[in-house]
Amino acid sequence: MKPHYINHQWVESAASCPNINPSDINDRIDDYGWANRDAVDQAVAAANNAFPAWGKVSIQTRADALDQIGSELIQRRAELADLLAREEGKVLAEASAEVLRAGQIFKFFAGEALRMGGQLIASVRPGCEVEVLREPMGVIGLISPWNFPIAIPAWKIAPALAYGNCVVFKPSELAPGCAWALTEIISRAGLPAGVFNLVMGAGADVGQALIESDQINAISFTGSVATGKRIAQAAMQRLTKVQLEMGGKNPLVVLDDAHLETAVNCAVNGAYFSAGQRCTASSRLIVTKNIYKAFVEALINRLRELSIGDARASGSDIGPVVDQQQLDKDLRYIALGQKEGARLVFGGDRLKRETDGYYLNPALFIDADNTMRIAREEIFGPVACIIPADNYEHALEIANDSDFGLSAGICTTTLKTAMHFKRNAQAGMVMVNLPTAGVDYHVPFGGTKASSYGPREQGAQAIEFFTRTKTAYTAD
Ligand SMILES: NC(=O)C1=CN([C@@H]2O[C@H](COP(=O)(O)OP(=O)(O)OC[C@H]3O[C@@H](n4cnc5c(N)ncnc54)[C@H](OP(=O)(O)O)[C@@H]3O)[C@@H](O)[C@H]2O)C=CC1
Ligand SMILES: O=C(O)CCC(=O)C(=O)O
Repeated sequence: MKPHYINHQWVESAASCPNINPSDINDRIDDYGWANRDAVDQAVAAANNAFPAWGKVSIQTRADALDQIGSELIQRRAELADLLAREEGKVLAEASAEVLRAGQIFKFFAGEALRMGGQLIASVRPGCEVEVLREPMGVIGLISPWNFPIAIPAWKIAPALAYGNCVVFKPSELAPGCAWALTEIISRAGLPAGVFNLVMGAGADVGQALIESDQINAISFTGSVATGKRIAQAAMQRLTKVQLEMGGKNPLVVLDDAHLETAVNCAVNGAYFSAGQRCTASSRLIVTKNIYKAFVEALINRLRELSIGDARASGSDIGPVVDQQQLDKDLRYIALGQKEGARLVFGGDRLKRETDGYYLNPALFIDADNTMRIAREEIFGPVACIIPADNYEHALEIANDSDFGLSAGICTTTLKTAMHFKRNAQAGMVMVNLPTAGVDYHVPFGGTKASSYGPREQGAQAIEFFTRTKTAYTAD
């Protein structure tokens, strides 16, 4: 059994949970510790004890540790990508890109640790000066989902440590393998005992204990809106700082003047790669009249060419969905879309492969309406719908008519329209002639409306969540 990591010790728990390969449910990767609330309390206490010293340690020490972690991730990219593909179902090329991204994130925040600064501001009072200083928050609870099992932990852990915080990390129960491997690397990076702790187990138990702890100063969460709201409520009770990254129902607008091949590439990548299990996935394809027929035909032709299979097999473009629950949810929405009157023109059926896995043929609906539930609710699977639009203005109106606002894309060859879309799309991230999913690691990530809450993640702006300011006044 793979143990928890608390106060620089590997700690076994009485219970454990199997980690199953979604490409082959007879392949049990390993058993991972399944903690109770006591383990969470121990981890939080260890982090609190470690904080006074870690918060004041030399920035060079923090930068060196993060750089070392980043280097090892990159050096072990192939091995870790194989584990990622095996436990989560992402195909090897995507898994490898994700591990690289995790390594690059640690290296980026190694640099940011050295650049941490404040401001010196003239006072309105003569003979007085004002400094705005940055201080770490203290102990941070990090709760991550399964769909980016190494990159999301990386973009929460790296800035937390860079800015002098201690961490208690709870990964998703569906993908503890990458979290454990990352922890093993962190455990050898020279951090003092208690600075970083891993506690695995159920969200309802371990996650709930973290959000109910009075000793946690901030919580960073990525996952569903329902859990995000629950975390926000618990955080408000204790006045704990909170950062939530939640769902999306991201539009890709395809205009009459779009380059057809670019538009089809953006749609296939954005809607179906990673089996659609990305919060940035383009689940709504909003297409104007004159390109509609050609786009539908070209997209169906591309879908026919895709190979759906074992995530670790060479040649697979798309792997399985993550588990039975997600598969059932996808199938329910596919049935619902048909009932609602959208036309299913491709896929949507379970696929049989040599191994017993959660394989689903990518589903494409056409002639959908933005009021349908398949166009409004996050499905989180390889399911997309095409919504017809009269013209650009109509397409923009449909794109913005959503409870979510994470990422929005447009395919057009007109600069003026692209500029207008960038300014008027109600989303935290806007893509022109690019898929809505797949972002850079060194710039802010996050959205508007129900997609995000609190300060942005990633990039230099991550400092806003992981530090607080102190204003110091000094007279001559
Ligand atoms: N926006 C995004 O990036 C993501 C969105 N989702 C959406 O969420 C749906 C379900 O995925 P799922 O992973 O179950 O998402 P959840 O929101 O349930 O889980 C995300 C994380 O929160 C934990 N958690 C669950 N309940 C609690 C709680 N009461 N207190 C504290 N932490 C908790 C989970 O633990 P555990 O895994 O042990 O339950 C996991 O670590 C998907 O179908 C998709 O729609 C999912 C992943 C990412
Ligand atoms: O699209 C990406 O690169 C990131 C997506 C993501 O963070 C998510 O799905 O949780």
